[in-house]
Amino acid sequence: MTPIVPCVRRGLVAGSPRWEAAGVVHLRFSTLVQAPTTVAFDVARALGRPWRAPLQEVESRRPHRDVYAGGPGPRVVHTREFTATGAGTRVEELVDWDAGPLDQVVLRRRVVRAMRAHLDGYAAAAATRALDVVQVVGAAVVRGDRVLVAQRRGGAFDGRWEFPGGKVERGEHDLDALVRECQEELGVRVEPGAFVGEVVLDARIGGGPPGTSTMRVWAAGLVSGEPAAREHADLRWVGAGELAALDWIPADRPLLPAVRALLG
Ligand SMILES: Nc1nc2c([nH]c(=O)n2[C@H]2C[C@H](O)[C@@H](COP(=O)(O)OP(=O)(O)OP(=O)(O)O)O2)c(=O)[nH]1
Repeated sequence: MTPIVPCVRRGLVAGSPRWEAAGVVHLRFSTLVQAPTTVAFDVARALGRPWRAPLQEVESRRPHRDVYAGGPGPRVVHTREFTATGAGTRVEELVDWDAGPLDQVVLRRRVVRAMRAHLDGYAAAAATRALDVVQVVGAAVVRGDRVLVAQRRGGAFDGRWEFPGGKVERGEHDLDALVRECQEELGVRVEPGAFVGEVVLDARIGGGPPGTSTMRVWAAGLVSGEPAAREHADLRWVGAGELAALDWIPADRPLLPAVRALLG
């Protein structure tokens, strides 16, 4: 589990006529969840609320935005943002309320305590759930202004283009899997570089339901060897302008702008 870093910033709404009288408290919590975005999102959606009475939920658009209120007290707005990173899903949680000085002090202490417990439980639940999800990794192997693409042979995506890669084995690190798959499929040694992105896979991977697994893609450079189609029907080095015209596995298409950016 990764550390949770509460960053407390008290601000006032610029331009508000109540600028002097009332403050807006923003609490920002950032945590890195060791789980694909699908799992981080689902676990957040299913979570209970972080606060006990008297704060009651008055609006729920979980996992993105929930609003709480307690009697005549302030409304507390809790929002979440999910970002895929090479190390997991970064979840930014913001808790805001507009209140007088007493509420700022008393509520802030309560909210920070509740959020810490809530996020500890959240990160642990997501990491545990992630163990049941088969992760796929892909390599955008770049040479000059071209990227290597591979045409699948056999199976549900026969003839479609993809990034070389495959399933991460249990207990294996994503980047080790990436290097192993490139060796097995292409007969080359690659050095992983920048994280390119993560997409939800349409397919049923490793027996799980469709839409649970994700593929994480990294840029990679060739260290040794010349790629050979050991398992694919064909390989091609393509430039930025040729990417969109290929008949891709549909799930891969959202990654194409980021891959194009790698090619300058
Ligand atoms: N390698 C790769 N797989 C992709 C891409 N897009 C996509 O939806 N997939 C799906 C297709 C497969 O259902 C799954 C990857 O499985 P795979 O069969 O390539 O994995 P693997 O090499 O470990 O093969 P195996 O040992 O299970 O036979 O991910 C992609 O760009 N590259």
